[in-house]
Amino acid sequence: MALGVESGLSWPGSHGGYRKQEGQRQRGQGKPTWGLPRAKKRLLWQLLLCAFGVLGLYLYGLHIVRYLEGLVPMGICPTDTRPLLGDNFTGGLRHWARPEVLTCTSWRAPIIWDGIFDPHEAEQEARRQNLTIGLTVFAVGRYLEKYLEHFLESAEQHFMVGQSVVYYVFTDRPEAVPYIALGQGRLLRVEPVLRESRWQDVSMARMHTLHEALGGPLGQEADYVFCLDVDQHFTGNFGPEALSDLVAQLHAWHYRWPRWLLPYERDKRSAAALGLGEGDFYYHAAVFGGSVAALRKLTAHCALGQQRDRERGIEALWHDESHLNKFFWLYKPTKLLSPEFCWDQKIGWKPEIHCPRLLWEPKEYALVRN
Ligand SMILES: CC(=O)N[C@H]1[C@@H](OP(=O)(O)OP(=O)(O)OC[C@H]2O[C@@H](n3ccc(=O)[nH]c3=O)[C@H](O)[C@@H]2O)O[C@H](CO)[C@H](O)[C@@H]1O
Ligand SMILES: [Mn+2]
Repeated sequence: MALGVESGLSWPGSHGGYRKQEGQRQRGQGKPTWGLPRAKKRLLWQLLLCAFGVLGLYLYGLHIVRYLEGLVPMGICPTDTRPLLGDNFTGGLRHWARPEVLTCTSWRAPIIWDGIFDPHEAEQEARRQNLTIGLTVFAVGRYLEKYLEHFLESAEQHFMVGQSVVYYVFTDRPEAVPYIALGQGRLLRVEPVLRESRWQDVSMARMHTLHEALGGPLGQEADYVFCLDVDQHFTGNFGPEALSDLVAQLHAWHYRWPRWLLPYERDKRSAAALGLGEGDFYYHAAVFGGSVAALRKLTAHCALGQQRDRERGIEALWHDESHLNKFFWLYKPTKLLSPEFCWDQKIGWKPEIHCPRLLWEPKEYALVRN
């Protein structure tokens, strides 16, 4: 800061700026009868425009801002668009099929949008590899009654249909898990957990619990695992096109925001801290996935970061999500899911959201959180 002030004072151009202002003032003084009304008129116009702006924002609220946000470009793919790390589920991707959005990252990982992949090719490839795909979900406290049944029923309709799937439901009340009729080749396992007293701790404790589980029978049974929030439900096909070594979800509210505005943890004391020039995208902790080995690393990193913060008496802004974002900055995901894979209807209609696969449930924190 001190350097900025100093350099600002000694900046040679600044003197020129002052001289110009003085000159303008002198010109104004020379013609008092013309200058004053013109300045008043300008002020009147500015006030009117401001009033219209405020009225517009008041009447149409965030919609205007969100509409304008759609005009912010997402960036362009590097010239060499061959996806990184030989993505073996989607085969060749048709990056050009969605010219209005970003379909790959600067490190050449694909961003999966509707229309750039062939779902049948991905399904066949997953079946050929005889994969078992895990889906972990936590339903602790009132989240169980409120969300779990709809989440699981919709997963039966849309999540990895035709594949071997194991649901792992982590809960403090195993006896209250609803009965769901499961399709062929699909299993549900209930994993008991202790209930943390603060909802923030329930959310963050997932990292440690998942780390342990991935090192145990779950990690032996599943090849790839998706870790999801329970307060959402499937509405479209969420298939093997989403599989990769390390998968991150673009956050529906932030995918067009400039990097410096993203809600990363900025407190340097936190293990999750990212500086102003750091971070690629803002990822949503409600969906992440990957191979068992990659997820062991991710969960270890986040659990350790959370523990360090706790020891220092601090908590990251968005809890586990802040630590997840730090991890994905340090270790780049090999595949990104577009916001179509986890969409919030509250945002309103967006031309680029063709087929939402998961929808957020309305937030009813007063009902489910302590
Ligand atoms: C977009 C966003 O803001 N995301 C963050 C926000 O999500 P959310 O506001 O979506 O958090 P949330 O209430 O869904 O909690 C995360 C998940 O933890 C589980 N759960 C949580 C509490 C509880 O009492 N019982 C229970 O089962 C459940 O699976 C839930 O879906 O806040 C969370 C907690 O800070 C995480 O930081 C999320 O990343
Ligand atoms: Mn959630």
